[in-house]
Amino acid sequence: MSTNSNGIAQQTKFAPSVGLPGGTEPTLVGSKEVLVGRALARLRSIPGDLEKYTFLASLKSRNENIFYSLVGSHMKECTPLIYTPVIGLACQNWSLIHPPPSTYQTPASALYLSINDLPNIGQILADLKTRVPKDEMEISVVTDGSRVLGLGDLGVGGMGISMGKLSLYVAAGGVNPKATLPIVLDFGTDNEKLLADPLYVGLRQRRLPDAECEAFVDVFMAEMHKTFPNMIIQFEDFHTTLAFPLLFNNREKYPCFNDDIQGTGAVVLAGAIRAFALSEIPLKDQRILFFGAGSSGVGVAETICKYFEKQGMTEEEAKAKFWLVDSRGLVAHNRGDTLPEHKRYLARSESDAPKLKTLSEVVEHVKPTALLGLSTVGGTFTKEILQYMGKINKKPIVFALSNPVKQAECTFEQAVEGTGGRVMYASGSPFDPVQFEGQKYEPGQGNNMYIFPGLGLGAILAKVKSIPEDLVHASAQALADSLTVEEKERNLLYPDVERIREVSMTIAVGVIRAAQKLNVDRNEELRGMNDAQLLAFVQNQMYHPLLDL
Ligand SMILES: O=C([O-])CC(=O)C(=O)O
Ligand SMILES: [Mg+2]
Repeated sequence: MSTNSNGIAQQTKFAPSVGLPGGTEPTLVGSKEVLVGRALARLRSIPGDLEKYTFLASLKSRNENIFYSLVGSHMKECTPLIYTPVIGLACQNWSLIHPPPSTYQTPASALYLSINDLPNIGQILADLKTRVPKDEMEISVVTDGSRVLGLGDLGVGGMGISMGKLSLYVAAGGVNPKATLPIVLDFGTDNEKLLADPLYVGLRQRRLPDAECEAFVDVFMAEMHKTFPNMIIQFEDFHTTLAFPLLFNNREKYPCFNDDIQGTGAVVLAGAIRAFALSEIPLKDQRILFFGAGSSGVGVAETICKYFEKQGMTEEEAKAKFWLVDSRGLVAHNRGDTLPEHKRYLARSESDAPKLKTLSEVVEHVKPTALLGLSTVGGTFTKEILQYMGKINKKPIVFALSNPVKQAECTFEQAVEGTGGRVMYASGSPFDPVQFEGQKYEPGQGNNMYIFPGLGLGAILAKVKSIPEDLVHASAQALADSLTVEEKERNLLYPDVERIREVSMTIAVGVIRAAQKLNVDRNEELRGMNDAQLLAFVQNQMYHPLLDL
């Protein structure tokens, strides 16, 4: 096989992997470019989003190299189909599309563990280890589906989000697909529709209390670590009251992180670092209002707060820049209810706090420079609120981060119109550019997909023992620093999605260096490398589908 100038292998006729020549395949199957082009043409001919998703899932199982070549070369077009927002639709319809074709061929490509499996987890994992194609699994995304995106409890439908995130680990982070394992922990569901649905593929019983889920995860994590000692575990889409304890119980014992608390925290911090600079308002004068005080809202607020401390503020000075709003109004110590643990750190103590019950009231009271939505309630940044942000700020920062699209607190178009085109905007789900008064505006996508592939890749390559907060901060800083001159000239908050592999590489280097500083790396060979050597090493380790076609 020859290679072209891009190092991409050339081949005029693709040798079918199954069947005998002359019988089972047409004569001109084609070069890899043709194979990818054919899949793209087919994808574009399919009208419905869910059908596009199932087509891509079946392509992934039939030939993962074509799938990842297609996704890698058409990131902007494919990411919304294999990940947010269409993945939300897939999770909602999981019982009908399960098992997606990808679970047929490789026996260990997904793992469902139910509460009834508790006594046998060790044995189940040991069996699985004998069936995995790579000696060692490197990364797993684990969910219980109790809060999938902003869609609520979808039970074992959460498998879609675990698979979607892992597809991005491969496409955007260059992790070997054979070393990835999506896992759903089936703790039951409190979704009435699923409980009543005879076609539901999970346990049709109410969710276990949090304490029992925590005890299950204690056993699960210990057995996972015994079976796959280097495996990185990403906790995903657990509801808030479980997400925080799972992170705190496990983060010092195992290499793990919570994507909604930390991945979202890091991606929003990176966009906010850019937006603060563009706003021309010094950090000490920023006033940041969060609408939504669940795992993502609090995770993001605390991540930015710690960043302010790193920039020289005292803890008290940093905390004073933040206000949180939940469904009962301003989160404050004196508002007359018992605040859950995760809301206390940034709760306010001003005396008129109990009177501030609605978002509009708090916005008028705080006069924020930045308004960030992680509420899962679509449309809550009303025209009036957006106009007010435009009135009090030269360059208002508005991030509508809830997913998928309908859950976004406002659309990009509404934000541009409400602020007369002066907004610095990011959303969790993708929005198209907008034309306003003859000018084109481009939105930022502040989705944790910019962080987790690079964070996970760095953690895998350094073989970390744990993932301290500094590694997450390093990933945010590397992302903020990764914009090209041309992207900065376009006033973008995040790099172009098509460059995500390159960005993940840079993030991985930042994460490896942070791990070395804290002595949590077990791959000490990387310590002697200079930055250029380390970057080359990371690049070399990355899976490249076209080379394997
Ligand atoms: O999955 C996404 O697109 C981002 C995320 O973690 C969430 O919304 O829970
Ligand atoms: Mg999530």
